[in-house]
Amino acid sequence: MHEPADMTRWQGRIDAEEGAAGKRWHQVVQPLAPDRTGPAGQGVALLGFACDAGVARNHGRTGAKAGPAAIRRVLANMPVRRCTAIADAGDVQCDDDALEPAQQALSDAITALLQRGYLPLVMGGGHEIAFGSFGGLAQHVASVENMPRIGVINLDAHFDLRMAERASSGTPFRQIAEDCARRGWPFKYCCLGISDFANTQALFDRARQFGVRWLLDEEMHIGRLEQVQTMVAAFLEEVDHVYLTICLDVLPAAQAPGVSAPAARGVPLEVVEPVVDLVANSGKLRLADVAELNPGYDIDHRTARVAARLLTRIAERAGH
Ligand SMILES: N=CN[C@@H](CCC(=O)O)C(=O)O
Ligand SMILES: [Mn+2]
Ligand SMILES: [Mn+2]
Repeated sequence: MHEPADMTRWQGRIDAEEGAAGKRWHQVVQPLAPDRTGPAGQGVALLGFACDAGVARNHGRTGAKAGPAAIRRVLANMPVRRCTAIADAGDVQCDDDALEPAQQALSDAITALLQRGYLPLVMGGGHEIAFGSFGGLAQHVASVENMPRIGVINLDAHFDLRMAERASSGTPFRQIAEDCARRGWPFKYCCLGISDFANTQALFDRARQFGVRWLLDEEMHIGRLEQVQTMVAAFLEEVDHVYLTICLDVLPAAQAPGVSAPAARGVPLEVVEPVVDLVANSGKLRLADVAELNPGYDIDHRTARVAARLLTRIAERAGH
């Protein structure tokens, strides 16, 4: 289920004439076995969640299983700057419909990375990744604190609070809410970029019932950036640990065509990036992931490029 890093995938351009200042990620990335007993480390640990089961169960367009490999291909050529400690912890693979054991394996791998001091950057996979990601952070934090204040910040066109009987890419934050209730923890969920036209009334009602803080896509244009930042900063004040999750369908379809459900409007990168920077600079970011990349629908690798750009931004601000 958990496959070690395949370092032969890290191929890219070599600018030997530039010396150390010409280095790219493929020249510095190191393989990492994510077991709890390994030595403490620092920097970012990349981890893939190769999974189609969540999107398939949610009646979407499958193909997200190929997401981690597509993102690594773009990351390989990223210039090395502020973040120099980059590890690849391999991929958790979901076989066919075996979603629940794959999510548990993802949680365990993330917990191990957190225990050893890494900032895990996880690459989906559909948004069912979020239940596994949160579980990994929860397991880690529960071992050191009784009543942690964990904030979940989701950049997404969708609430993903569905009540479906089986877990899917549409249910993770409802599952996280239930997990928090079981643990006696507050559920602090901030959802940024919600489309009024891609969520039913039932989902808005549930969001209200769970005390979710949200902004609509139409409230997140560049002219309102200051108000958006004020809202996110207020949410950050209320929590000690942050899990940031980015559903790539929050972006306009032109910037992120390679997803299951492309956005008719979306939140442009010029707003998404300052929000991500605010979170990454907060000192509270413990874990981040990107979800829903479907390389089969990606034009010119646009969506993979956005995913890699966002992960690199996070690594440069929080991963050292
Ligand atoms: N993770 C995606 N969730 C969306 C998908 C919407 C769609 O496929 O149209 C949801 O369930 O609402
Ligand atoms: Mn979405
Ligand atoms: Mn989502």
